[in-house]
Amino acid sequence: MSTPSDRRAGWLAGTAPALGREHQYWLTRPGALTAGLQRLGRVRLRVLRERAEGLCRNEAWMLGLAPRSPIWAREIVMSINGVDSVLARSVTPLAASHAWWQGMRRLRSRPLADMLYADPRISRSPFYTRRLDRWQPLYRALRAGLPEAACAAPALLARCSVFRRGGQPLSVAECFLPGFWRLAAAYQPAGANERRHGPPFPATHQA
Ligand SMILES: C=C(O[C@@H]1C=C(C(=O)O)C=C[C@H]1O)C(=O)O
Repeated sequence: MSTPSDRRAGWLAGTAPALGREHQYWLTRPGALTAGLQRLGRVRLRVLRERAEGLCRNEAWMLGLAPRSPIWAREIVMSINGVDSVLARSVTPLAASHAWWQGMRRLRSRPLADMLYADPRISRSPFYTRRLDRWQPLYRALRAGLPEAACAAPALLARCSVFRRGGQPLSVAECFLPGFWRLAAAYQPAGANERRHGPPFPATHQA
């Protein structure tokens, strides 16, 4: 009998309990991830690829469509102080990219966050997480778009969630690269008296 995780191609609802506090924080941090990264340094966004594709089997569950359905895919990498830190792959049904989600076609190097968090008509699913394997489209985007050194790690942790507007889904999957975890671990909040107690836990946990 298939389990929920099987039905989500191995993505786990929430996070694995064995993960440390810092990993759990970033994998489930609510609000705009871009804003969280900006607390760690100067963020730059590079578009790796934007195009119409056929939906991959391992991400079909995110959109509730059959594999090979026509989609619009956007793949970007965000660096912090010049260190490649997060690679993101966002996909929506091709028709939706000409409708409710048409704005993602015009973003170029502006973050997708700019169109997601100020609109009360947009909802967001809970987070799903996993260690990436080579069967994931996000992994293929990594290998195609980044130098080996930027993604060499025993395990690459990723999260995804699905935004909805007018019933049309937009799935956003993000992989935290090894360079990100080094930056996050070294993060020291401003202010001489603030001793670092793990990740930057802002009072409201908001962006
Ligand atoms: C959704 C956000 O936008 C970020 C930017 C993205 C883009 O520009 O394609 C995609 C996912 C996120 O890493 C966010 O910051 O929360």
